Amino acid sequence: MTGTAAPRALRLGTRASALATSQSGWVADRLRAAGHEVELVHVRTEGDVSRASLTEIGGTGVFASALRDALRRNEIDLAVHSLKDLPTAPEPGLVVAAVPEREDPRDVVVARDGLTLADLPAGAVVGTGSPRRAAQLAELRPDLTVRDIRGNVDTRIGYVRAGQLDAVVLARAGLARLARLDDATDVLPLDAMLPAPGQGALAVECRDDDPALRTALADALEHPPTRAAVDAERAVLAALGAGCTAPVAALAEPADPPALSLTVFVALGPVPLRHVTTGSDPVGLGHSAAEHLLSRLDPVDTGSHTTGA
Ligand SMILES: NCc1[nH]cc(CCC(=O)O)c1CC(=O)O
Repeated sequence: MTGTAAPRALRLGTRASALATSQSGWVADRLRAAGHEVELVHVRTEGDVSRASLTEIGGTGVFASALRDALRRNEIDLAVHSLKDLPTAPEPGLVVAAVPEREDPRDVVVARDGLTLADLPAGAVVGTGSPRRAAQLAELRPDLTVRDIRGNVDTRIGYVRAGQLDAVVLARAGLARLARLDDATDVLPLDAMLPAPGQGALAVECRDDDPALRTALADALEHPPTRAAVDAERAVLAALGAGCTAPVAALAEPADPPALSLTVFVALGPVPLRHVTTGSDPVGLGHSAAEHLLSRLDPVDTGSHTTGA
């Protein structure tokens, strides 16, 4: 048993939803291709069990917490999260060992009769549980009615198929992972519908006291440009003190290397705000964008932001 490590199957904890299974299966395949043995372990989370609205359950972390508990209890070795559902606060004892290459981060519309967003008639009812999507829809099409909905991708598309809603807005990445891109009737451009911080990206988490596994996961899965982008986007959320259910959108894209261009949308005050900045330190970029927006949001609290333009 000395020299080469005995083959040990990595226990990959996953929620049972179709999206989670697909994401976990993709990561498992990548790890197997890199020579690892992987076993999928199903874990139930409150986010899957409850039908209450995300805002009611408390939002942040409902999908992640059961997987994190299983990691800490050493029932699993790694977990795959949708990065946009992962709270920004560091989790003691755990580490995001790898951020794989992100999918197309845009949102799509799934509408009846193949309609685009622009083609929906005035008064059409569009379902989304996301305050971020609702705020941007209100800007794009103030004549539409937005209805708060919950449920997995299948459930939400089902409301359209059943005629209960005219359309729903979903992440393109989710449809791609479910091989259901054909259901999208419109892909929303980034300047119309900015995605959630981390949208389209995954986080592969493990215990921080397992250096061999951390290295193995990074070697097989890490995509540094995606890590830099999501670090910047999540730094915005963290600095705003906001979570995954906040009306905050952020997307970092490559600019002149090694710089990133960070676009942020916030609907936290009476008027939605947008801000674009460029820089090469991802976290610093996110923090400065958040500071700038906070100074515009709360002109009374001028403490350290008196020069905001
Ligand atoms: N909030 C639910 C959620 N979390 C992750 C995805 C899939 C897309 C992604 O990973 O960003 C979705 C579905 C959606 O927003 O349509």
